[in-house]
Amino acid sequence: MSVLEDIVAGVREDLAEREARVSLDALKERATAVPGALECLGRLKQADAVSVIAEVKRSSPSKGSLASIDDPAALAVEYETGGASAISVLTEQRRFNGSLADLDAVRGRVDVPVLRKDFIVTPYQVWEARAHGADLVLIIVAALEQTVLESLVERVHSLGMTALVEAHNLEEVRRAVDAGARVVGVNARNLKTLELDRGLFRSLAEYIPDDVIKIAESGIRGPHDVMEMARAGADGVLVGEALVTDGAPRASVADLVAAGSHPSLRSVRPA
Ligand SMILES: O=P(O)(O)OC[C@@H](O)[C@@H](O)c1c[nH]c2ccccc12
Repeated sequence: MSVLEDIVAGVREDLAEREARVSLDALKERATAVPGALECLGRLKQADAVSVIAEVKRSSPSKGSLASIDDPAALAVEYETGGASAISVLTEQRRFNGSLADLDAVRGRVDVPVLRKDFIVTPYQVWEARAHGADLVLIIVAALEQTVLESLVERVHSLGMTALVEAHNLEEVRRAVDAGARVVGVNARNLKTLELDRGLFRSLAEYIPDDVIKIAESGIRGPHDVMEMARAGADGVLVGEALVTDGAPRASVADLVAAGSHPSLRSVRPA
């Protein structure tokens, strides 16, 4: 079994437990606040800057515990103050030590769009994201068959949210685009083996259509990497570990934002 299959099996078990506890109708009743999909896209693609999606990440399968985050909302506020365009919150429990409670806490304290980061395999989870105030939902191509992928992306969009559709190779990029993705993330980490390939975004970016927003995910260590992704065509970057482990999240986000709007990048980013 690949790491991804193992994670998804656990997610399905936890999901069955939540489905038994909270009905779909109850979720639908909770889904009140209307997310702003258009505003969300505008924040992720800016003319003169790389958008930074900063992640609340406690643990990872590759590194184990990364940081003890007592107050995820306070961390998210630091990110927002530092200039993050959106906040990503891991809600997967077993490997990433996340929760919907973390999502609620963050949603309650920031104004920028919030991404639910999990292994989404059923529409119920999309409704959960909506009920818990997410604007963006991660959808991982490698975890889904094409028909399911298409229906989940469609569901995210029809509920007024935006799908960040994650790919790790050319075939998955094509599947993401075919499924109607408006935002594609290239994950440098292979979720089946946990190997990291820092050059992956550069090799796949040209296959993502111009009108699709491009996000470079995973393994971004600092300003230098942000500039490199920008030169390779990234509209945004998604950063977790580097921000939760360095002790100065606000300043670190600000440094990434500054790097992404560096004047030397003007020529590579057509308006
Ligand atoms: O901590 P990093 O290397 O900065 O990576 C963040 C993010 O890209 C990573 O958490 C991630 C990307 N895709 C995922 C899918 C599931 C869980 C986690 C992820």
